[in-house]
Amino acid sequence: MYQNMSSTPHSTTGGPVSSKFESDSYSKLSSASPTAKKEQTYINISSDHQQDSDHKEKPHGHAKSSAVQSHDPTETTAKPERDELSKRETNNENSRGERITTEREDQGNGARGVETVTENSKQTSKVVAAMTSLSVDVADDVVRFEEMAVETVEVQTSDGNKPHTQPDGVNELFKTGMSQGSTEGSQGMRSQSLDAADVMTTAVWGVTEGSVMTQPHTSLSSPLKSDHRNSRDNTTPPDALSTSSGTNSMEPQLPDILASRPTPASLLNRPQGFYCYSTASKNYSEICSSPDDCDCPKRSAFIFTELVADVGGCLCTRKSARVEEPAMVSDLPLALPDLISAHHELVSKKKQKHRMAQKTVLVTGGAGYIGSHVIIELIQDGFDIVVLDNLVNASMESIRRVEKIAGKKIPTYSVDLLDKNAVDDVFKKHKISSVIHLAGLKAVGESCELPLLYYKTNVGGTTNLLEVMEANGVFNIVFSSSATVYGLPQFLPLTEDHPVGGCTNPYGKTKFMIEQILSDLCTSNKKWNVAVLRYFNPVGAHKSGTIGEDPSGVPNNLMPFMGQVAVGRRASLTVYGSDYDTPDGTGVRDYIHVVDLALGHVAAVHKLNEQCGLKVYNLGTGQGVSVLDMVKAFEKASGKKIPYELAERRLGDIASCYGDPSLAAKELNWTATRGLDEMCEDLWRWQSQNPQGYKGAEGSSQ
Ligand SMILES: O=c1ccn([C@@H]2O[C@H](COP(=O)(O)OP(=O)(O)O[C@H]3O[C@H](CO)[C@@H](O)[C@H](O)[C@H]3O)[C@@H](O)[C@H]2O)c(=O)[nH]1
Repeated sequence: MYQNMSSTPHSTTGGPVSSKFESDSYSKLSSASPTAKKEQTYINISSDHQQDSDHKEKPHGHAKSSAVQSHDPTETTAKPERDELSKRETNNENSRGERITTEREDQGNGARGVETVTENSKQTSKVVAAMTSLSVDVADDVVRFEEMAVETVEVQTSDGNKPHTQPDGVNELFKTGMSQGSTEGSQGMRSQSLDAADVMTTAVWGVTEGSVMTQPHTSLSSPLKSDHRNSRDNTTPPDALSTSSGTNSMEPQLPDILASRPTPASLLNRPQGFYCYSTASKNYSEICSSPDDCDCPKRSAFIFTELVADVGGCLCTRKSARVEEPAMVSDLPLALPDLISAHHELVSKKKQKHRMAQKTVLVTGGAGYIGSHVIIELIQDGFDIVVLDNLVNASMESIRRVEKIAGKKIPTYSVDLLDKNAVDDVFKKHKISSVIHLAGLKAVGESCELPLLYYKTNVGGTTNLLEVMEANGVFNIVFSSSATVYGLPQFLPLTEDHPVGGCTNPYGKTKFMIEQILSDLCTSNKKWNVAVLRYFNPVGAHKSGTIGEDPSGVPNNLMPFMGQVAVGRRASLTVYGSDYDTPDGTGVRDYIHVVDLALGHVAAVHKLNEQCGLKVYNLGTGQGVSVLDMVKAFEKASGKKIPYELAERRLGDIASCYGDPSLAAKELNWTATRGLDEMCEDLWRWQSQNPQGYKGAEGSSQ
């Protein structure tokens, strides 16, 4: 998981959901009588945008129901009355870019009816579903769909432009969903969402025969919301479900809801949980509501649920262009177990395919300091990794240790980016979805002495990589840039829109040039998604103390140098400059824990998958810290005295450099959380356990 993963769910209309259940709505819901004015929400889901023209013809309104929270920024106006129906609609797109039109229908006579929405398209079919009401309560880190009742009622297809009713026996699909309580859980659920309608759904409550149920404006909240997280183990007495005693009288109870539909009474004697009703078996089966990692037998039923959710009601998409495999909709209704087994393999295959397609990240420079930490976090987030590294400034030992931490083998290729064919071979061997490009030379002083080497290696290597990516249809890249592109700060903290390019050394210029190349690439071809990450000063090491920074030769940077002083490899630290315009006269920088930095890469990869185009983010803490502050913090963490001498300023150094990381916080949901003490403690663990870096390790390639 990366930091601060948002648990914000999405509504059926694709917009953000309201975070508080409105008490007004609640009382309206609970007081709804069978003859009260009822409201339904119709959702049309199409698989392409061809229906745009159809939708445009319809008037869009601005009235919003208090009971139905559409969560759509587009409010609605009343549509002209048609009989006693008043219809309103909203337009939106779900996460797949599918057009969703939501229509609400007030039925003054209280009668239920399913209206066939007559709009149609030539190529696609639609699932027309009726939704009674949806409300979401985000409290105590629990996200709940208080009610999401979807009745799938009608299918329209393109063949002959005739609306088709769905197969007999499946006139109703009644779903209710809740997302798991924890942030992590909700993310898990989101990946199993009702993505046709962009809603998290964890349960199918019933697939029943006969007439469409008449239960708008009621909530399933009471029996379900008490503790969804423990639902599988929950042995709440049946009476908690079957009576309203002891619960908020404002809240409609499950029995009230079920009483109005052909629901087996047996459900009322079951523990809290999620159940799916099969018309064939005439029974409810409990289904697993856990996210991906669950292996329980009920899990397969859960997969069935996902499948239903996945296609917005596959049960009614027999003729849909979106259904590729006819097996998905064969001969319904089936007994639930049959349905499960029929779909199980298909779903697994689809998932596997999806994983393969989305989840393999190539990390160039993966054996280096930052790369090794990035790989661990990517693996922990579920990605598969391929490493490409020329091992000039890195060690295979770091990969071996990463494999140990991650508990899996990492395909690693000792390949130079200047060897284009070899790079291409790697792309041919693996189905790469995204690239994190960290490889390059990075010594400022060396770059002044050997500028051509830097331009060839960094710029030439990158253009090779980009060409190979393009040739292999890979258009997602995270690029490791640097705050050095800002040059001399014109203001602090540095924001991403600070002028760039005033670099004083070839190393910095290569970073700037590559940013320009990537920007031009995004302009030339919209398929490219690029996240440029401008690092501030990465320090620290992995908690295990087994991987960390291991510079070759004399360290250029402050913290590895200090680490080597602490273990006795160097006599004392030279502090470059004590007359800067800073609180203590020494240089001020924005030090960021390398694990936080690594997590920023994970967040960036996720961003690419949103088809983000070109994005640029500062990765820092936003805090300026002086050299002497760092000395003190490291002495505290290591318990070692760090002898130092004050010296002249280092050529090319600036007084202060720290960034504003708020854009990454906002758009990536990423924030650095590890403080100075942790940076120093982790660095010390690594340095003290590995005084000679990887070189001291048995079996090291160095
Ligand atoms: O032995 C040393 C090394 C450094 N410093 C001082 O420590 C601070 C940090 O220096 P250093 O760790 O070398 O980092 P930076 O010079 O800030 O450069 C880093 O941060 C830049 C982005 O801001 C990147 O572009 C560079 O690649 C990266 O090395 C500066 O004030 C230095 O003058 C010392 O006093 N003694």
